[in-house]
Amino acid sequence: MTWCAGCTRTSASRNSPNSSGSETAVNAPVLPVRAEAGSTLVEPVLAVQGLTKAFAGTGILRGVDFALAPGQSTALIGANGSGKSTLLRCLVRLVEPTSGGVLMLGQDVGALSPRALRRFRARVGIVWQKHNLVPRLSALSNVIHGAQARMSGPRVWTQALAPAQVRAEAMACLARVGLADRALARVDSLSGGQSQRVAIARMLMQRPEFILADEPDASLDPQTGQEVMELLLGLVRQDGLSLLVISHRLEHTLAFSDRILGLAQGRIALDMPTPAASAGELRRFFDHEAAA
Ligand SMILES: Nc1ncnc2c1ncn2[C@@H]1O[C@H](COP(=O)(O)OP(=O)(O)OP(=O)(O)O)[C@@H](O)[C@H]1O
Repeated sequence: MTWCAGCTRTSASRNSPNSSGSETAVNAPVLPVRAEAGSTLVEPVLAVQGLTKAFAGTGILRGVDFALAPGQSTALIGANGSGKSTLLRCLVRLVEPTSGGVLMLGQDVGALSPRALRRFRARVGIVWQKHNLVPRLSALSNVIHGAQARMSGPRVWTQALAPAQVRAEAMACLARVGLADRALARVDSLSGGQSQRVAIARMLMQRPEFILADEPDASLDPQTGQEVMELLLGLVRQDGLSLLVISHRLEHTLAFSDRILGLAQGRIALDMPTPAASAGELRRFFDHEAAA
């Protein structure tokens, strides 16, 4: 994908599906992409164009187009099975798209070599519903592991073996999520909310420039889920990062985003600034799509 004049338009250089749905190398039309911060068009931090993904011939994503302005929190909503997680994974090629283009942080993600892709992924912090921490290691050791994403070569640091500077940075990340006093606690002794905070601290160790979050509040009780979302958005705001977050909780979608994208039938079917959205409207979107 290449940028066009003014950085408000993109043209796809990767394969795009033709009208019969098969993939051929074509020059896709130059589409305007919306990346608005307030009323100003800016260079998107993420631009997705004509993204498709099929599993065993079944189309899940059927031409997803959107662009995000930097420094914003965007919620991605949709019915169960609508393809939200698949879309998130396609953005960093944890799932390979079938066709279409992704431009993120100035990189044409589809064109990256395996090595360049690894380096690129280090710039993108991902928070999952399941935190995937090493349970028998301390919170500090788990956070230290986050530094490995941005360093080359194999490293199996623990809190005892990591260089002092890395340990200090990990402690600072734990302090930012409010867990400095639990640094030496084994992760399997922590609550679900504390574990998610450790996972966020580990992600901060990557020094991410963009954050993807796939239902970070889903396994937590309502109060803890809210606290985790508050924490995540606070960090994003403090660091001026961009966030794309999936949440099934409508109250979180409304409270913790600047913009809402709704996925339905494999496309973006809803796109509105959060202040213009209401719980009733979002509920109707969910109900309609769940019934479709
Ligand atoms: N690796 C895979 N192989 C085959 N089918 C898959 C694969 N991953 C996802 N799917 C299917 O793709 C569809 C979309 O799944 P996805 O997890 O992206 O949806 P979702 O909107 O995130 O759902 P939920 O809200 O329930 O988490 C589902 O029908 C799912 O079964």
